Amino acid sequence: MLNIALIAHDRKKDEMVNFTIAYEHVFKPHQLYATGTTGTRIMENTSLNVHRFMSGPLGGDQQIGAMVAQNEMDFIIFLRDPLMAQPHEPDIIALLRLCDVQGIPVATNVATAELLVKCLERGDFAWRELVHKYKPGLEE
Ligand SMILES: O=C(CO)COP(=O)(O)O
Repeated sequence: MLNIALIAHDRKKDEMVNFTIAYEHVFKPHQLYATGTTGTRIMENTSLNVHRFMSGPLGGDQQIGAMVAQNEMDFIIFLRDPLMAQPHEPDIIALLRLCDVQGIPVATNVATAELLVKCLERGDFAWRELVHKYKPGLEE
């Protein structure tokens, strides 16, 4: 079981919902996390159980970032809106930066998301189970 975060900006939420409907069977065995509104939309439209953090503008990206910082998140699908400024842009940048710090795969559009989910389905991320099992010290 992997920890997967699903995040979508408002104009990308329908795309995220359709994506999770299409790949519900792949996501089902995993522990899902989401920012508030994205999580609600997914749960309204699928049978998936999603742990919801705060809404993005209220700190949800940062809460997911905290898990990334501790190497607890295995991958992220973050459907960003490239055509609209977000009030919490610094939080978004911070989350993406932490993914690069830890080397966590993060898909920011649905085409890449699809590739990641195919990898998930194929078991390519199974090694992450070992990261959870033998979590090394987090110091530097
Ligand atoms: O703003 C977001 C991510 O930056 C998403 O937040 P919501 O899922 O609460 O809309």
